Amino acid sequence: MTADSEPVKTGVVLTGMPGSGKSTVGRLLSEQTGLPFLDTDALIEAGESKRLAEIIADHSPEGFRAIEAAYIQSIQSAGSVISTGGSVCYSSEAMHHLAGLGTIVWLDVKPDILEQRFVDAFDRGVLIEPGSSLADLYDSRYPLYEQYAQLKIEASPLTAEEVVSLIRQQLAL
Ligand SMILES: Nc1ncnc2c1ncn2[C@@H]1O[C@H](COP(=O)(O)OP(=O)(O)O)[C@@H](O)[C@H]1O
Ligand SMILES: O=C(O)C1=C[C@@H](OP(=O)(O)O)[C@@H](O)[C@H](O)C1
Ligand SMILES: [Mg+2]
Repeated sequence: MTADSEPVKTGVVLTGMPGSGKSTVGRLLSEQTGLPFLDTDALIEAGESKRLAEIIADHSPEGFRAIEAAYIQSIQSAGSVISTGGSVCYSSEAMHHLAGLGTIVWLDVKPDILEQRFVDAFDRGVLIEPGSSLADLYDSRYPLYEQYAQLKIEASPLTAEEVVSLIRQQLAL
């Protein structure tokens, strides 16, 4: 950093649909770069001493969104790899906070691939309306992920290792 330039942002914030690989890619990226790793789902589960599905059942989807946004806004670790939960895109405050902690990288994975990675989205605690498909959820969230992304990775055909390599190449990490 020089006196007349912005500080270099080394943090990476992974966003995208549930099953897009944020936790897997984040862990690998952290191992390869040495940047600390934080998974916001794990942060919430540890803070609430409950599994995500239980928190959602106890508080309703809207309640979970508010809890998630509050935990995310409490994070102060700039310069880390942060894997977010897929529903963080609903909170503009949380997304703006994350943008201050690192480059927001959107792992875009198409619904047909996501479906192959899920046994049951409801079991995983994904905030999806009963009767809706992952494709519906993808369409409704697409503009939100797009709005906040500073880098979009077309991750559908890629292995987790290939996604990590692309991110490292694009961000010079
Ligand atoms: N690029 C990939 N290709 C194939 N499977 C993947 C890839 N990335 C993640 N997975 C698998 O998909 C599932 C969901 O990955 P996960 O990292 O938990 O996603 P997210 O944190 O975005 O919900 C896991 O079983 C993981 O092993
Ligand atoms: O997209 C969602 O509605 C959710 C995704 C989950 O995280 P992953 O994206 O890591 O699966 C978790 O935050 C919560 O169960 C809600
Ligand atoms: Mg995850």
